Amino acid sequence: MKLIERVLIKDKWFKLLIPEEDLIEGIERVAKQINEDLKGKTPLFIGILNGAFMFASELIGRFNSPCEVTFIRLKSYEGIERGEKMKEIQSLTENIEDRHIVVIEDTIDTGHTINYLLKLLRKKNPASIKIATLLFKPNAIQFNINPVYVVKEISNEFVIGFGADYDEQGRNYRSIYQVVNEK
Ligand SMILES: O=P(O)(O)OC[C@H]1O[C@H](OP(=O)(O)OP(=O)(O)O)[C@H](O)[C@@H]1O
Ligand code: HPA
Repeated sequence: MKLIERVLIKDKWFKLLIPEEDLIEGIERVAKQINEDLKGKTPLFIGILNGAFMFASELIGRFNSPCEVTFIRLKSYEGIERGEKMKEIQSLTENIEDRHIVVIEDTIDTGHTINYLLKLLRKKNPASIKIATLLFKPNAIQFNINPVYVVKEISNEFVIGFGADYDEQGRNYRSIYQVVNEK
């Protein structure tokens, strides 16, 4: 199938950065690690909506033992800018005490979202928390947080695709596209 090379979302062009094939290869690698690490532990996967919906589906669908799945919905970005306030649009209702948790993110950028969730989860005494992210921007993160399961590290450019959006659009593309900064 021919790859889409460029995408126009509202006022911005985005160019192909990571083709779907490379993402799937990375997801298979991470899924293998998670299968080895969490076999027999009945983990609870917690996807962070909206961005993580596609990665969560691809990753959890490759887990080969019993597990549970839930979602929390957090939002702080408007367009390409992070707002000061974290909005918890949909909260967790599960009791996570003594559970093995895998948090699923589409992108760890400044780390504010994952930091907010980690603080919330730690108060509830889980047995363990591991982080799986499709994309990780190591030069943008502002917290001492190390995701153990990373599909791809990228530079600080704003991206869309595979769940990640610009102003709510672009989540549907199965490859990752980076913004083209045109003067
Ligand atoms: O590391 P950070 O700087 O916090 O950025 C990462 C977060 O930003 C995006 O969510 P957003 O707030 O845009 O909500 P969305 O998932 O609904 O797109 C993305 O899905 C991550 O959850
Ligand atoms: O690069 C990004 N793309 C989409 N959403 C985001 N939220 C933080 N960084 C990003």
